[in-house]
Amino acid sequence: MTVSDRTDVGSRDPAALIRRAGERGNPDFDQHFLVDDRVVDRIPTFLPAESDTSHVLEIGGGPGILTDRLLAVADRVTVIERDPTFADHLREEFAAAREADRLTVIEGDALEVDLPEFSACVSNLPYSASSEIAFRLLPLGKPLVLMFQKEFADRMAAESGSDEYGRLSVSAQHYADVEVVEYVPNTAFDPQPAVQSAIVRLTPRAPDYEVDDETFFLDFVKAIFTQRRKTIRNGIRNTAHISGLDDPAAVVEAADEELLGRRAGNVAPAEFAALAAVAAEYGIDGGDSTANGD
Ligand SMILES: C[S@@+](CC[C@H](N)C(=O)[O-])C[C@H]1O[C@@H](n2cnc3c(N)ncnc32)[C@H](O)[C@@H]1O
Repeated sequence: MTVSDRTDVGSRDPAALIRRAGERGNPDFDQHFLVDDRVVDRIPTFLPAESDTSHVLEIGGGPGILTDRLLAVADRVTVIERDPTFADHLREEFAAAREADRLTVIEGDALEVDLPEFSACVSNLPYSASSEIAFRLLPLGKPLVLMFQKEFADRMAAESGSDEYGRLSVSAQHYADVEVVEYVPNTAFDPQPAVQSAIVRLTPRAPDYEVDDETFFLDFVKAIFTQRRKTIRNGIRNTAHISGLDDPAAVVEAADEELLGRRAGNVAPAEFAALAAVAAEYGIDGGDSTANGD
């Protein structure tokens, strides 16, 4: 790919794109379009250094302002867009890129369509589906730059001990290093959302702890955070029906005493992994535990 193949992308005007799309954003369908050029120009630069941009996925293309900037930095872009009017518009607006096999538009729901093999994902997500979309992408282990509601972004990136730290922080940080790289005011969008937004960089990494059963680990964390004001000891006892533990008393017996005395908000992801390993070993009938008579 040479630079000259990309000269028709990278500088489109957001307002002109919205006009050409022929449909205004509908907040009921999560359609808040970026209209601040400076913000749009920065978004692709937040990909981690050395990211592979051979095939960038965008979820929710809308009028295509971010698509335009992504086509300027990526070899190929695939956009998933649920609204047929915007899907048609994207195909027309970027016809040259489609003809050059640099753009694919998939019309459909990002929670349902098969995802292509992609090397990185950059998106201004539809807010009502942003959590589900993020947790569909995170296990795939690719670099992600995603726009979320500010509060959601802060909770994702929160460190143990902070007020925002919770199940969302542990689950996201299990898959990636999570950084809020920029807060975006609602004036950057048309129509303006009621809330502020934030751009989050998620850099995949293998966790520095072992998790044998990821589903159980995530369920265990979810269960314990339903009792975040209780000690871990009481949380394990009170949430066995949620985490699926048959013998919570055996878990409390076997787990680290100091961790049992803490509250969920002060337990780091690696410490949750250690607790979940004990819970799986001692608390589940038919698990690995010799204590349970295996
Ligand atoms: C916040 S707008 C972002 C539009 C554009 N990328 C921008 O930044 O201006 C979200 C877009 O996602 C689309 N969308 C909403 N729910 C979707 C879903 N479940 N799957 C795919 N696209 C969706 C909307 O139609 C809308 O175009």
